[in-house]
Amino acid sequence: MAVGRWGVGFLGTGQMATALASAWRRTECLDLSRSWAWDIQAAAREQFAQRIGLPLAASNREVASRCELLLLAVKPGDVEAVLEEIRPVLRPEHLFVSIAAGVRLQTLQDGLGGHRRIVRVMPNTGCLVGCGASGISAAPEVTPREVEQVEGLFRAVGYVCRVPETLLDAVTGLSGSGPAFVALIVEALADGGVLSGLPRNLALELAAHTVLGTARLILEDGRHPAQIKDAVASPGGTTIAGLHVLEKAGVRGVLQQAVWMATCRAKELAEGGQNPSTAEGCFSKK
Ligand SMILES: NC(=O)C1=CN([C@@H]2O[C@H](COP(=O)(O)OP(=O)(O)OC[C@H]3O[C@@H](n4cnc5c(N)ncnc54)[C@H](O)[C@@H]3O)[C@@H](O)[C@H]2O)C=CC1
Ligand SMILES: O=C(O)[C@@H]1CCC=N1
Repeated sequence: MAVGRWGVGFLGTGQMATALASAWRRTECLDLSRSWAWDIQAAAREQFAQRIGLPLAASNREVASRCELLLLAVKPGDVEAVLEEIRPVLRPEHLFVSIAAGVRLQTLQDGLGGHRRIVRVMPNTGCLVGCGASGISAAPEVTPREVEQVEGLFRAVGYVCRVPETLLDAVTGLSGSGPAFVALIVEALADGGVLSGLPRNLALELAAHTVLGTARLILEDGRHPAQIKDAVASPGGTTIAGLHVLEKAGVRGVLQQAVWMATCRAKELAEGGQNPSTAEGCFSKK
């Protein structure tokens, strides 16, 4: 589907807004002449304006009065203040897109004085290079065509799936937080290469290309991860020796716990908990 060019109002211009705006600019989704931005931090908004090449408003309220599609990209704890600020200038035609982790449609609707044209999206940082993964969930008041348009905007920068809102915390725990988990794994694999005698830069390139190639085998060649594992591990060979160490250390369980813990944290944010509970407390909720 053609995405068209959008005038987007950026409420917050931190890392994620910058990743999305850069990618939309590159894919020509962003109408620079109709897009505006604001961030409470001068350095963040000036850097954004310079990098993306769009004008700065004087407040969130000005962004909202100038743009029809609003992208809320502040941390969950700052959402309430932004909603309060823009509420007086909100018009029925505004389409509000929030990427804030754990902030429910209901909370957004309440904060916007009953405005219901809201879409929640949980993207990830891969959007910056056109290889993001986003989960999307819209309020029933958003028309199917508008949901498709928002979906198109995120599809322009990667993979998109529609999910019921109840699953967005799990999307947050898996693909929203996932780039950090995968980055940690890549870094550790590269360390393993260095431990085994490879120069640092080469080890990092080999590790990153290995993750990329494995992802492409799964996504493009349709292979199940178990097939890839079994095909690589020859009897009595090198791979099974390494796999044995990973299985003994419980790496599968640890990764499952990491996703579960991140999902729990998204649920806590939804309940207004700004301080993380203990890991034990989180697991006992399951
Ligand atoms: N970083 C990531 O990989 C992802 C982040 N998210 C969500 O995106 C949102 C933004 O995250 P990041 O970009 O990482 O955070 P960030 O800290 O880089 O950016 C947030 C920006 O909001 C600004 N801000 C705070 N209060 C404001 C206000 N009242 N008005 C205008 N701007 C204000 C801050 O100055 C900051 O520049 C969060 O809600 C997060 O849950 C979602 C998916 C992935
Ligand atoms: O760590 C966070 O809170 C955000 C949400 C998803 C990725 N980063």
